[in-house]
Amino acid sequence: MELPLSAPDSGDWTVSYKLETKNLSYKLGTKFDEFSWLFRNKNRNSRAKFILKDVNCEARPAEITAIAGPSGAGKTTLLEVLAGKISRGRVSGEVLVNNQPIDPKSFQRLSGYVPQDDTLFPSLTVEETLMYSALFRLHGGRKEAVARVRALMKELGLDHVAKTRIGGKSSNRGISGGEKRRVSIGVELVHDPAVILIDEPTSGLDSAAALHVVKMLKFMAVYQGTFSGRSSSLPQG
Ligand SMILES: Nc1ncnc2c1ncn2[C@@H]1O[C@H](COP(=O)(O)OP(=O)(O)OP(=O)(O)O)[C@@H](O)[C@H]1O
Repeated sequence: MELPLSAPDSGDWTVSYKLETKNLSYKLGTKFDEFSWLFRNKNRNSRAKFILKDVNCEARPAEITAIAGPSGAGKTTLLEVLAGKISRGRVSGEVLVNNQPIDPKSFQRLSGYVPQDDTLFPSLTVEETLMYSALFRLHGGRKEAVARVRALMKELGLDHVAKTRIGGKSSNRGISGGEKRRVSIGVELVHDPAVILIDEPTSGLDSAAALHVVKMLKFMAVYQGTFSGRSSSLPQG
């Protein structure tokens, strides 16, 4: 079923989006399960593993919703299901947007998903990285992309590293881990998504940088209506 979209490439601020799951389960099968039809004795015990079992959750507009839990609890998997990154084959239960079954393609157009690990090109500068995303996702040409990237770099506090390369890990060092995290978020914010799903938005950041990112997300949620589904691990021990 199609979502009630009136703006195909960006979130429509006149529509609020409520995201929820009902009895969502994700079961990983084994090779045995895949080929069980070959075996005569079909009652042999399956070793299928539930990564998510009967998850009910709700994320309302203009709010930040956090998914918290210990490492390995399934937070990333839940975000991946919500973002439509996991095929529905092994997923049961419902994922609803405004009480309608989700259509992954439509939902991807109005949302952004920032994975746990930054996947950026080390040889591009911060500005080039955001421009690449802007030219790809916005359809107003170079002028619109330049204006959006300028605004975004200001919003994310990345002006001072605009011309710096992202860089790699060791000898090829570029911007800091916190700056990389903000660039990754920026790449997904370029088209002003109505919903943003972020895995570990503050991982690897010092407390000042983490506060900056959380304040920025809160500002977006409260004043722009974007809500963020974010996962974060609870401290262990
Ligand atoms: N495709 C897969 N194959 C095998 N195991 C998987 C797969 N996907 C997830 N898992 C397992 O499911 C569990 C939940 O993983 P997930 O990454 O969702 O947890 P998490 O709560 O995000 O953990 P962390 O906080 O450490 O990032 C883990 O034990 C993981 O190994």
